[in-house]
Amino acid sequence: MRVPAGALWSAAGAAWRRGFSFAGQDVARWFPGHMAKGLKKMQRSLKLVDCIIEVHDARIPLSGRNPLFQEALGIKPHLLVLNKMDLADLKEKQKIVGHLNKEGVKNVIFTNCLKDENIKQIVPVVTELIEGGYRYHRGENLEYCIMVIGVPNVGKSSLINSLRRQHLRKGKASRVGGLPGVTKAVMSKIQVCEQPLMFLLDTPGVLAPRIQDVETGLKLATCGTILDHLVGEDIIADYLLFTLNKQQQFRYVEHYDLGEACDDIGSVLKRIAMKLKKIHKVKVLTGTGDVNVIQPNYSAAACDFIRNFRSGVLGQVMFDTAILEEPQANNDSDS
Ligand SMILES: Nc1nc2c(ncn2[C@@H]2O[C@H](COP(=O)(O)OP(=O)(O)OP(=O)(O)O)[C@@H](O)[C@H]2O)c(=O)[nH]1
Repeated sequence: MRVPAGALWSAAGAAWRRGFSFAGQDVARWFPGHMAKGLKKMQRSLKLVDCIIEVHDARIPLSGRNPLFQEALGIKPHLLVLNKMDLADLKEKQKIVGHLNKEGVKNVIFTNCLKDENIKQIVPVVTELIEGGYRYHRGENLEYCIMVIGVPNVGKSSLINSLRRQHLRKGKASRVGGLPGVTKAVMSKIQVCEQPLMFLLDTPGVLAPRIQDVETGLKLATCGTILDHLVGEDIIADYLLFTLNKQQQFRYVEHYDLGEACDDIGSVLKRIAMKLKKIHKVKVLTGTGDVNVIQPNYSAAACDFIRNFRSGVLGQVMFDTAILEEPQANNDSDS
C-alpha cells in the first residue's frame, strides 16, 4: 500500500534544510584525466561523421552537458537523446524542451534504452537532419555515419544496442556496464540500420561533464556518471536524501519501512543499516584498551540507498527543477 505523500511530511518537515551545504567539496578531483584524451580521438574520426547523437541523462537534462564538444567537433547535425526517461520525473517535459530549444538545442528525443522506448524515432530524425544539411548535396554516397557521444554511464552503448535490436533484430554489439567509463575500446563502426544504411561509431564515454559548481557535480555523481568513491558514497547519499525530500518523493520511506520521512542522513542510514542487518564490528580505543563495538554499517546502507535510487525503486526524480525556474537568456543559435 502506498502511503500518501502528505502523511509522510511530518511537522519535522518545517525544520528541514532549505539548501544543501557544498562546503569543502573539491570537484576538481572528481573527473579523471583520460576523458580529455577521448575528445582528441573523436576529432580524428570526425571526417567520417554526418551527424552527432549526444546522449545525456534525462534526470539532469540541463546540467552537466559539455557544450565545448560542439566547438571541438565542429558544426554537425546534432540530436540530443535524453536517456533513462524511466528514471526521470518528466512532468515538466515541455518546459525542459523549451529551455533546451532556447539554448540552441533543436532536436531532443527522450528514450528508455532498456525497453527500447522511443528508439524508433531516432533514425527518421537523423535522416532528416542529414538530408536537410550539407550531406544531401554530396550526392552518391548513401551511407550515413553517426557518432555517439556523451558523459560516462548515460547509456551510449545501450542506445547502440537498442537501435540494433529495433532495426536489425541483432543482439549486443556494444559492451554495457553499470560503472562509468566502461566504453574504452578503440572506436568501431557498428551497423544500426539497413534502410537507410546507417553506421554508428561507438565512442568511449569520455566527454568530460561540465561542472559549473559543486551542485552540478553532485547531480552528475548521484546519477552515476562519476565513480562513487571519488565523491564519497556518504555525500552522494546525503544529496540524494535532500533531493528526494525537496521533491516530496517519499518512496524511500516505504521502501525501507522508516515510518516517516527524515532529513538527517545519519539517522536514515542507521535505520536502513538496521533494517538490512548491515552491521559490523568496530574497534574503539578506550582508557582500558581496545573494545569491539557493534555498529550500523553506514557505508553499506549508503550504497544500498544509492543503488536502489539508480534502479528506479525509490521513484522518479528531476534534478534540474530549480534551473527551469530561473529566467533564461535567449541563445537561439543552431546546434
Ligand atoms: N533505467 C535505465 N537504465 C539504463 C538505460 N540505458 C542504460 N541504462 C543503464 O545504464 C548503465 C550504463 O549504460 P551504458 O550503455 O554502459 O552507458 P555508457 O554511456 O556506454 O557508459 P560508459 O561506457 O561509462 O561511457 C547500465 O547499467 C545500463 O543498463 C535506460 O534507458 N534506463
